[in-house]
Order: sequence, then structure tokens, then C-alpha cells
Amino acid sequence: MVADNREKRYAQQGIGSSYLFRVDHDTIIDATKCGNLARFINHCCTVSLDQQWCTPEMFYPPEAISQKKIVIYSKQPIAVNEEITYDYKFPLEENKIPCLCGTENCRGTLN
Ligand SMILES: C[S@@+](CC[C@H](N)C(=O)[O-])C[C@H]1O[C@@H](n2cnc3c(N)ncnc32)[C@H](O)[C@@H]1O
Repeated sequence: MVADNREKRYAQQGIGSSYLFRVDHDTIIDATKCGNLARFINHCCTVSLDQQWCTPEMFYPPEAISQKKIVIYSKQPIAVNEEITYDYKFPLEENKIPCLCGTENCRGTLN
């Protein structure tokens, strides 16, 4: 799979963070080298944001649609300088990534 190969290549290049966002079974958006500020949102086991997968048909005319989009919205008002987070919902894997969210309900790992 293209995303698996890219993930390995990025790791070899020393890019320790993952900016690969799964949209659905067939689609992963790669924000490693470009994207907006949302790519810097960290994971937290107790979330302040929710994510919803939207089809572009909801926002754009047919001629402007070339790819699926990720929409992240807040469940509550966001204060100035407040860190926003969401639950990455990474699949369970053997190689665990320790979670540093520090919340009471922390699951201990991202995956
Ligand atoms: C989309 S990036 C988030 C932005 C990243 N922290 C940065 O500084 O560019 C996702 C990566 O951030 C790190 N990360 C995000 N949330 C984390 C958490 N709760 N605990 C540990 N690492 C986290 C992991 O390396 C993860 O692969």
C-alpha cells in the first residue's frame, strides 16, 4: 500500500511524527509535507474535538471535487491558547507509540 511505503520511508528519513490521516478504507491523506495547521493537532484520549468524515459533495460543486476532505469540529468553545486535540483512533499495532496526553483516562498508547 502506498501509505505503508511512505510511512516506512518517512521513518527512515527521521520523520518521527505521523501526518497520515485515514479517511476511509481506501483513502489516506498525507499531510507530511503540506497541509494546513490542523496537521499539528495532537492526540488526546480525552478529546476536545471530534472528527467527521465528510464527502466534498457537501461543500463543493461537482467540478471542484477532486478528493475527500477531513472536517474537525469542536464540541465546545475554544479558549485563546487552549490546546485542541482529538482521538486519533489509530489501529491497534504491535509496535506501541506511548501516549503523552496525561489525562486521567489515558489509554497509555496511541495505538
Ligand atoms: C499529526 S502529528 C501531531 C503534531 C506533532 N506533535 C508535531 O509536533 O508536529 C502526530 C504525531 O505527533 C505525536 N503525538 C501526537 N499526540 C501525541 C500524544 N498524545 N502522545 C505522544 N505523541 C503524540 C506522535 O509522534 C504522532 O505521530
